[in-house]
Amino acid sequence: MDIKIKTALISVSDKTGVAEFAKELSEMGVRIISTGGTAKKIQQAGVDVVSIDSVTGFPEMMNGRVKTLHPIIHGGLLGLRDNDEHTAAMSEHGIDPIDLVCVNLYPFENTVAKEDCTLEDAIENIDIGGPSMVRSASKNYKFVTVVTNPSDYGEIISQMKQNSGSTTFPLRERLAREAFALTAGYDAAISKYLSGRAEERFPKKVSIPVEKVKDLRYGENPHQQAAFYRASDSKEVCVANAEIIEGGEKDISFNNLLDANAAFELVKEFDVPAAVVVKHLNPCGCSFDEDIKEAYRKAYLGDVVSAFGGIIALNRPVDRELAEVIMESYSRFGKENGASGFFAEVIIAPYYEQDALETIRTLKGWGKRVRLLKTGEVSRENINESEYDVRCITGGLLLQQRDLIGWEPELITYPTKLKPTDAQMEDLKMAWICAKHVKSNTITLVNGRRLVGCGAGQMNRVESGLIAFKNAGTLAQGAALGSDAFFPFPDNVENAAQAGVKCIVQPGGSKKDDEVIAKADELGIAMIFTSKRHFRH
Ligand SMILES: NC(=O)c1ncn([C@@H]2O[C@H](COP(=O)(O)O)[C@@H](O)[C@H]2O)c1NC=O
Repeated sequence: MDIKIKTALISVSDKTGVAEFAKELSEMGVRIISTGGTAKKIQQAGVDVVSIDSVTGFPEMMNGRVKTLHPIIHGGLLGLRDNDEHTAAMSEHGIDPIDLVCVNLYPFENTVAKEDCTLEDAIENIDIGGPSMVRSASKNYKFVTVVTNPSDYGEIISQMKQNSGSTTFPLRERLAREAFALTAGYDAAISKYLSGRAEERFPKKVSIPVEKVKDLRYGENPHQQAAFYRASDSKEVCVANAEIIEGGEKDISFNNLLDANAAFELVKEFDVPAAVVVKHLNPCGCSFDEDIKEAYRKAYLGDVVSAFGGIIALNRPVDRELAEVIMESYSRFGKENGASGFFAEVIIAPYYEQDALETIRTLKGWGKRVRLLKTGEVSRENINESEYDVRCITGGLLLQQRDLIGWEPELITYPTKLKPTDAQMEDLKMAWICAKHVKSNTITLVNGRRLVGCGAGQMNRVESGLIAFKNAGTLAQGAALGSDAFFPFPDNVENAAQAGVKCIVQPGGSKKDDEVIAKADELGIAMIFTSKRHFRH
């Protein structure tokens, strides 16, 4: 059913485009009621406005806490136009129908995101009258149009123009659906803020406010539908907040985003220039160096076979020279090292110089297919420590704190007779950081600031070790080994020594630590304990 808009109530915090919207409505003969600041803005554009207090007969009061909360307003929104009892009540109490409500809410999320936000600021920015009107109008969308987003103004005006000043049922239904999602998200943000203040990490009911970024072509597999959402309050430099500056011929996929996240979270751990190549959530290459091009080259050479179709993450900007090295790795020196050509799914970096973009785009074959994500400068600021790490089980969710612990020198102990050299410590640190980002059971091997072997996701640690040694080949000689959890038996130490490993980092804490340490001493291996483990299930 089409409903002609005769009266509109406009009350917005974000006043973008509101004067123009009101003007268009007014030119179509719509009577406009409005609250303090909004009325002023609309009047300044030369549009006639009826003030809210002249409609309710009450002044706006208590610093705006009470202005639209009145039966004259809510009756006008909620009254069913096709119900005799409702229309009789409306005429008995002098309630005029309100056909359109345009509201956006006090900026609660932006307010609490500010560092100097006090509890008082937060509380004052909890909008009550706005969501009440939005909910009243949305409940009655059979008759009432609710507008909560300035991006909808244009569509509403053009529909009214084409439709003798009326809106259609499907449009009103869509707007009401979005309006209820808005108020639900708004309350979720308030609840999250208050739980955070009370340091109540796991409240009885949890709503996580997220916003849709885009629909995805499909999920993990083509028969699964999927979409990408971002946490509304996240300011972190991360994949979810990255700009997709090049979508590739096929849009970025569900698996691309997962892999890009895995790659970027690892590269973020390094302050020095670093590069990571990820396949199926695990790094197949990782390296750091004073020069980002060298870091990239060594990361790529970590496993040229797996790098095909991989995700490349860099913690420094991509200039033309780096773009050329990336291109070359997958053509010339890739082939020299056994790769069969190149295709990278995604490159993710702080930003790209213009000529780097041209270099990438002009490359025949994959240049057009790669998706480029721009994150902005990598920094540890804005890391959201209270954000949940969410995992799904059928019918439920598991929430935990994020694993934000990295290399903690003050907790490290040195139980073996041999102690690592400074150069070995550098590789041990990298082996440990890489192990944190690999699916358990994990064994990583690092040699000369480069990940040379990685055993991921095996059901026993010995098998992970054997895979890592095989990956590394002769580069296992002199390598540093990282294990995400303790060695239950000395067998991994024996295998490591046989492969030529010279130093090991692991959490320690096994019942058989004594035997493991004795084996390392016997085989001339320097081993350190971190005291923390990094399972990644
Ligand atoms: N208290 C009320 O009755 C009330 N009615 C509308 N508001 C909000 O006041 C804001 C607009 O205020 P103004 O027009 O004065 O700039 C909007 O965000 C709207 O959601 C209210 N404010 C908060 O609850």
